[in-house]
Amino acid sequence: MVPQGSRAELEFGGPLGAAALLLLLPATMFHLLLVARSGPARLLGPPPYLPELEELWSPWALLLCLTWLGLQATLYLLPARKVAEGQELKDKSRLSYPINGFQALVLTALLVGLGVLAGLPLSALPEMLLPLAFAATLIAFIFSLLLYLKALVAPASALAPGGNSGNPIYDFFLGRELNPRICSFDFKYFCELRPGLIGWVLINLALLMQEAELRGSPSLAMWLVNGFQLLYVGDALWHEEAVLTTMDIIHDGFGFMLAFGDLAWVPFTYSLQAQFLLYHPEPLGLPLASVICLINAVGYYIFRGANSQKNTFRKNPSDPRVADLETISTATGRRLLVSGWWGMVRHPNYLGDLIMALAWSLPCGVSHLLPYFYLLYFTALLVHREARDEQQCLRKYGLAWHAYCRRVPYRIVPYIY
Ligand SMILES: NC(=O)C1=CN([C@@H]2O[C@H](COP(=O)(O)OP(=O)(O)OC[C@H]3O[C@@H](n4cnc5c(N)ncnc54)[C@H](OP(=O)(O)O)[C@@H]3O)[C@@H](O)[C@H]2O)C=CC1
Ligand SMILES: CC(C)CCC[C@@H](C)[C@H]1CC=C2C3=C(CC[C@@]21C)[C@@]1(C)CC[C@H](O)C[C@@H]1CC3
Repeated sequence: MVPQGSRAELEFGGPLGAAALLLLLPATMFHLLLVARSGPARLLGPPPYLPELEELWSPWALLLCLTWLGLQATLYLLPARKVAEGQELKDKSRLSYPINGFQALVLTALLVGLGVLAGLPLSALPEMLLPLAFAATLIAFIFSLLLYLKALVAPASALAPGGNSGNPIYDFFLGRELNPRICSFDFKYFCELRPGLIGWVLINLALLMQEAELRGSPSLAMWLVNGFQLLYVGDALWHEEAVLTTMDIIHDGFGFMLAFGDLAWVPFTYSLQAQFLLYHPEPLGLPLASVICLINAVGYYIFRGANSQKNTFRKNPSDPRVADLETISTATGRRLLVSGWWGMVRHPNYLGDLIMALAWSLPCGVSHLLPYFYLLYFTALLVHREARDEQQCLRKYGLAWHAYCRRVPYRIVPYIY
């Protein structure tokens, strides 16, 4: 049980850090959106101009965002090919989750395809990115406030280990309730994978279509960015069940950080490379494009190999694909892999993810730092995430975790970090 106001270790710099991030994250997102469309596209330095409220606020953009959320919520509620059980909760119960994310992606693609055939002006979307991002931020703020209020009446057993410090700003940012739900509709699980991730590839597609209208056809660089990121999103939704074991679902509450991250940050900043390419076309020859494809393929191979190996092992350690791997025992009864991908570094999946992040930026050339923002941000996010996960594993596995760290000394990059 997490008593309200308990002194769990504060993360993200405590209340001051949380307050700063509350302002800094939306400000960074708007900075990126403004800079991407400006001529110099300078990541560092002031934005080209400060937008007036009329440029940010549009009731149509708000309506579009709400319609999008409504559509994704409807697809979430459709019959699923499988219903998975989550990890055991503090009260020993397990929650059920529909596994139909990939189905939602395919149905969305069909609906958008039909819409475009019927004259839906998808290529007008890039012009609306600022008001859409503003509406998504507004929705994230209001939604987080409602989640905070909902947690006030939630039983103590439903609260997350962090996010219940008693400081309202910190708790609003981190999130108080672990799995806020209405009936079987799980808000955190829904937001983590659907509206933001699918919205991200839809924005990419709209940017590709607008480029085709402007220049006659989409550039090779735009095709690569769209293809790589669609593969990433498709993969996440295909392996949707794996998200049930991430720290976001098991450990973190649902507050502003995840609500804003899922609903605004992912679609509007993860599409930065495609935004950049629309306003700053980058010629790309076939030889260089092939090298970039190879880099993405290597990253994906490591990312998928590592994630699948761990997921298979956690589901069934005697599965023939993982039964021969070396492991060490822990006092909890769970074992840790010390050979295969997880014997190379302690987070091989992060390494693969970072290599892919590099491949997503390279099509934009090397004349600007802006398209490399994702790589820089993501490195910081994963280094911080790795440290948080390490703390949790140390708490869970104690001496066995120390033994694993001695056996596999590098965290993410072999011989470097
Ligand atoms: N694009 C993006 O913005 C983001 C992408 N990601 C990606 O999402 C994926 C999931 O990442 P994330 O949730 O951070 O964590 P991981 O998938 O890396 O899971 C960490 C957990 O794995 C288990 N584990 C660690 N070491 C071993 C081992 N040697 N043997 C067996 N189990 C082990 C532990 O849990 P236990 O022992 O309890 O099973 C640990 O807590 C990653 O590929 C990451 O790159 C993540 C964040 C953001
Ligand atoms: C706004 C802040 C800077 C932090 C926001 C963090 C979120 C954007 C990320 C936290 C964990 C995430 C995961 C994914 C997307 C980004 C967020 C939501 C994936 C769904 C991406 C695809 C992978 O295959 C699985 C990831 C799980 C964690």
